[in-house]
Amino acid sequence: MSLNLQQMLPFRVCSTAGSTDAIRPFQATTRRKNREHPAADIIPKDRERSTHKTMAPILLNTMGTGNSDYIEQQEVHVKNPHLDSLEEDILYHFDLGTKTHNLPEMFGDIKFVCVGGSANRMRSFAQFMHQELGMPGDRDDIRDICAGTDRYSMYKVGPVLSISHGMGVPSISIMLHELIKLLHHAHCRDVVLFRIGTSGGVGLAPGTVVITDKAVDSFFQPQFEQVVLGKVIVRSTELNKGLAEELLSCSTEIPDLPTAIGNTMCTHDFYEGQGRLDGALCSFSTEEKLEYLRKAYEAGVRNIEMESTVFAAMCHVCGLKAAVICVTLLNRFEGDQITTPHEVLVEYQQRPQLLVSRYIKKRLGLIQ
Ligand SMILES: O=P(O)(O)O[C@H]1O[C@H](CO)[C@@H](O)[C@H]1O
Ligand SMILES: O=c1cc[nH]c(=O)[nH]1
Repeated sequence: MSLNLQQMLPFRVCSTAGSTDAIRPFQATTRRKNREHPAADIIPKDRERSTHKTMAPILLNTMGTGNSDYIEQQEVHVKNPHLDSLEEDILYHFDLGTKTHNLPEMFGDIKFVCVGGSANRMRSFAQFMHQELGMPGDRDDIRDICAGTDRYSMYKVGPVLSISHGMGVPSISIMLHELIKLLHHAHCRDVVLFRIGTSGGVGLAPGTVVITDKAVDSFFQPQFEQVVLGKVIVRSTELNKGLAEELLSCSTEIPDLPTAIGNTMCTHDFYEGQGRLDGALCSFSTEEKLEYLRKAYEAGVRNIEMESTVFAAMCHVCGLKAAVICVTLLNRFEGDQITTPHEVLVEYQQRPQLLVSRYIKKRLGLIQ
């Protein structure tokens, strides 16, 4: 018998801003008073490109250095004083706005946001969550909230928002700016974000789910660099360790879900940027590729994808609890081309979804 979430939870599943008590933490957590984040979260870093590897990274933590500095019962912070003076905020790539839409009514009950590259995957995930949460109505009727634009797709299933972000840092970064403003305008509280994606494995069997410990750049540093007004600023890519451990614990309850925690390397390219020998361009040998992957492995890297650092950095600055969960499609020590049959890849892509779904259902008290 399917459960009717509307009857079970102290908030409306479709639109109304929800009670902040709707989410049940796994363990007793210390409730902290809301507090403003320090204003200075970034420090411009002038530097020469050629000195890149030798310069000490400047890491800027708005919320302290430890996992314990993440705050429960927290509103979503934007870090932009100019927003207050806007009469209307148009979320252009979502086709939403503060004057045209009642964002608190539409999104105020959101507690879990899941993002991933492909629009089809994120629709499938929304349909899966519709079934898993026992929502009323037909799962095929879930509509794309961003249908007015073809940049991103967005689906809402009760307290779960599922959004596509395209490929690479610029695409997810634009989406995250608008998503974080959306959550802020909607007065959402206690939101947890997940990136559920695919990746290349480093020394892991294909189909392994990697829960990211640290999101690192191509130099294996846990930082994200952004050029702003001609200067490089560096942000910490710290993720919530407690959340990663909770997810790992959930993974042990799901049969046939090989899972590891490790560092995830985020690159700006799928081919040369990830040391592939099969792009249109390649300037290195097989030995050089393998040497780089070996160094990555020694630095704790277990998978490679293209969005984790900016995702982690933006969530961290804005006080959002976040996790990255990507399945590996191949073992990069064994090759570059993705030769796995389509049906197997589809099943692999569902693995991070299964894990996050289990976490969400536990948090909602739908399962033990
Ligand atoms: O599977 P998703 O989440 O789209 O992400 C991964 O797949 C894309 C490359 O194929 C990159 O965007 C990479 O990060
Ligand atoms: O090798 C891979 C596979 C998926 N996504 C990536 O970014 N790299």
